[in-house]
Amino acid sequence: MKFDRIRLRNFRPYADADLGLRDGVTVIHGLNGSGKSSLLEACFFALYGAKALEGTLDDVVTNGAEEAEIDLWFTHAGAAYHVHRRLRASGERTTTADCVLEGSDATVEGARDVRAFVVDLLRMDAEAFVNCAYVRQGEVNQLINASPGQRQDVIDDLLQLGRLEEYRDRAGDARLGIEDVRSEKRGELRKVESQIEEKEAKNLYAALDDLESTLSEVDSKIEHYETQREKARETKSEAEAVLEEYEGKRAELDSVVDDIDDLESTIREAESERETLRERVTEAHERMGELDAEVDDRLDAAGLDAATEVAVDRRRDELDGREAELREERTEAKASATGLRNQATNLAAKADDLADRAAETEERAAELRADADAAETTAEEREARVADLEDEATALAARFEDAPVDRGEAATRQDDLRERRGEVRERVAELDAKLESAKERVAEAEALLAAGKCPECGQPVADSPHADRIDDDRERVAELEAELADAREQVSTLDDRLDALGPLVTAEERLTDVEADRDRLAERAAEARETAAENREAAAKRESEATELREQASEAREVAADKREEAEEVEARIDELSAELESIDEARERVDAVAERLERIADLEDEMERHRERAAGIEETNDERRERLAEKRDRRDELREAVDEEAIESARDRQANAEAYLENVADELDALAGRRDSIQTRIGGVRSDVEALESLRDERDELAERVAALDALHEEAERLEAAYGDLRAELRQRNVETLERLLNETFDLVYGNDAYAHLRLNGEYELSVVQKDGSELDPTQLSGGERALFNLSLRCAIYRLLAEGIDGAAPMPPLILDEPTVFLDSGHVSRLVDLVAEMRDMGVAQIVIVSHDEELVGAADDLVRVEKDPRTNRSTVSRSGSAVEELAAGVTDDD
Ligand SMILES: Nc1ncnc2c1ncn2[C@@H]1O[C@H](COP(=O)(O)OP(=O)(O)OP(=O)(O)O)[C@@H](O)[C@H]1O
Repeated sequence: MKFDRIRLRNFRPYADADLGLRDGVTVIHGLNGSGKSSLLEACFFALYGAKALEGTLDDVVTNGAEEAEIDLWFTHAGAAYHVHRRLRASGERTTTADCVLEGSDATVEGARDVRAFVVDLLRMDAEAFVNCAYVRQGEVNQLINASPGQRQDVIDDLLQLGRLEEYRDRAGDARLGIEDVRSEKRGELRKVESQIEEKEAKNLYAALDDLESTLSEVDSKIEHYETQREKARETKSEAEAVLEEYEGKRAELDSVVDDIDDLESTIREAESERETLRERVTEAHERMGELDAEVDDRLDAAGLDAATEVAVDRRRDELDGREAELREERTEAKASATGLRNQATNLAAKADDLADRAAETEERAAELRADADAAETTAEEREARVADLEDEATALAARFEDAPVDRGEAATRQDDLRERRGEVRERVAELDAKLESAKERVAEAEALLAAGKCPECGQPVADSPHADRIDDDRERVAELEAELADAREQVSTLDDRLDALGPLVTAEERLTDVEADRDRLAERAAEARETAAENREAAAKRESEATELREQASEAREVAADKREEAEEVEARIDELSAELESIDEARERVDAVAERLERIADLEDEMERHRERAAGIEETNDERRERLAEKRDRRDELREAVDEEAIESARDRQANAEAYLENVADELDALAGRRDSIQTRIGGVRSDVEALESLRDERDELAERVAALDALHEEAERLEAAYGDLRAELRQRNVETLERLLNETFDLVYGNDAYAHLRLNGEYELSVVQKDGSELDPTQLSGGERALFNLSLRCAIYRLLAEGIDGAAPMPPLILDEPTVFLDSGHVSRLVDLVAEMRDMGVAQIVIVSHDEELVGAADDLVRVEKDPRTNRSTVSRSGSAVEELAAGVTDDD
């Protein structure tokens, strides 16, 4: 197996890395912390997943990244494989998001399946891989410090010796299983054997013989009784046949005797019936005679002229005709009576109505006359009032005869005078005012004059041109006073004339009113007179109407009385008709009585005829019966002679004997059958016991065989178990020997010196170093460098043992060494270089070494450089071409 290519994304310090790995020795170098170990870890992780990690999945994803991807291409046994893993750091935990392994003919998915596939393919789990192929940094002491037991486990495991132990365990398990089954079967066998013993002790075959001979005895007895029973049955049936024959004859005889009795009594009964019939005929004849006489007596009363049906029918038709006539007449009369009664009633009602109307009309006439009287009274009153008004008018008119004015002028005159007085009164007032002012002027002038001043302008009088005006004024006052007195005189004259005119105006007005009243009342008096006359005329007219109505009423009453009388006459006729109808009913009854008797006579004749016929029939039948009777009597005599009482008796005896025998033999046979059944049951029981015994014997044989087989199998399992144990011990011994040899060879190669004689690995996997003087050292007592070399030797020895020990498809993984030179001085480093060369010669295809050592770098076929960018803290991987170039560039680490 070898790695072909590793590609990383966000794995530990790597952001992106892709490295092809070649055959031969590859040295990976770089500064501390640049990511060398991480690269190897990646290869390892790609194969085995989380199992291959020291820490957890969280650690491998680059800090801060969400996803990491690892791809590894490798070849094994000539086939190419590619593993792809993708991790996802989401939330708190990192998980495997994808895990796929693709081979040439298989694709495996899922971390668990991929790991299982790889373990199966490489025949190594992660631990074995570590122990064999991957010498991890700082793990150099692991195998040295391990206890011999642990060491043994590791080595056994690598060499697959563990399988043998497993097989031995399985063989042991099988042995234990066999032991369980065997002890169970042994128990069963013992049980079956004791059952067989029990059954054998019962002596089953002898018992069966006894029972079978008893059974055959019982069978022959049964046979004997059955033969006897058959004979008895025959005897019985023969006797029964004889008895049956006699029984038959006797039964016939009995029935013939019965028949004879029956016939005799039937004949007697028939004869007595015939006698009865004859008597009946006689009786009927007598009855007919009586009825004929009765009919003769009734003929005249019923109005019949002959005692025949025809006469009866004719009389009935006659009566029916008469009845119809009477009924028709009576119906008509009833209708007429009803009509008359109705007319009388209607007329009486009409008379009442007329009388009422006459009374009403009279009443109306009286009212009209009273109205006329009242109207006349009113007229008289009004005429009296007219006369009074006439008198007043005459008196008023008389007052104008000596008056200053004529009637009709008084009012006009009064208005003229009032107008004139008004004018004069105004003149008086005017004059009064003028006079007053004239008097004042005079008085002022006189006062001024008295003060020596001009009354006109106030200037001293001496100089006044106006002194003569005062005289004029005094004149004016006198004139005005005269005019005023005159006017006052006129006013008082006018007052007097007006006073005289007043009553005349009043009388004039009153006269006009009175005359109007008088004319109106006179008119209305005339009207009242007219009304009275009209009322009187109307009253007279009503009275004559009333008289007429009364006459009509009394006429109607008379006619009504006539109609009633007529109705009574008709009703009397109806009574007569009803009486006559009743007499027709009676006549009919009489006819019916005759008809009924005639019918009865006819019935009696029929009856007599029937009786006669029946009697004749009976006579004929009886003659036939008598013939049959004679025949039966002959047969009876014959049968009486044929019955033999003695033979019957003997047959009865035989029958009884046979029956008794049959009864007894049935009981005996029942008992025997019971016995046989019980014997057969017992035989069945014994036989099934015998069968059980046989099958137990078979079972015992089988079980014995099975136990023997289990014994053999057990022995084999024990042998196998031991063989596996021996084989392992043997193999281990051989391995230990070989391993010791290989270890010494390798150790000599890397650390040959004079101090140590050789290394020892004993059967218990105890390791020690034998010194030249023969004393032994524990490897832990070696120096650090020695221990590293010892460990390397041991690893390489194991690796070689594996390569030699397993043919063909040996896993031969790449030998991976992480910092193997840590504890070594330069001399030993060159020894290591030799070891590596040796391993390569041995056929290890791929050796990967992480180292800073120049010497190792120089020995490399391929040089890989790992660098970390201090700014980004991201690692990169690069191939440095040949080791020689690398050396030339002088790029080496110095730890
Ligand atoms: N998950 C991670 N994310 C980022 N960087 C990581 C992570 N895990 C480890 N590292 C870094 O990777 C480096 C460890 O790498 P590694 O052990 O492979 O170095 P080395 O080259 O083998 O060192 P030395 O020569 O000392 O053995 C450290 O610098 C560490 O900080």
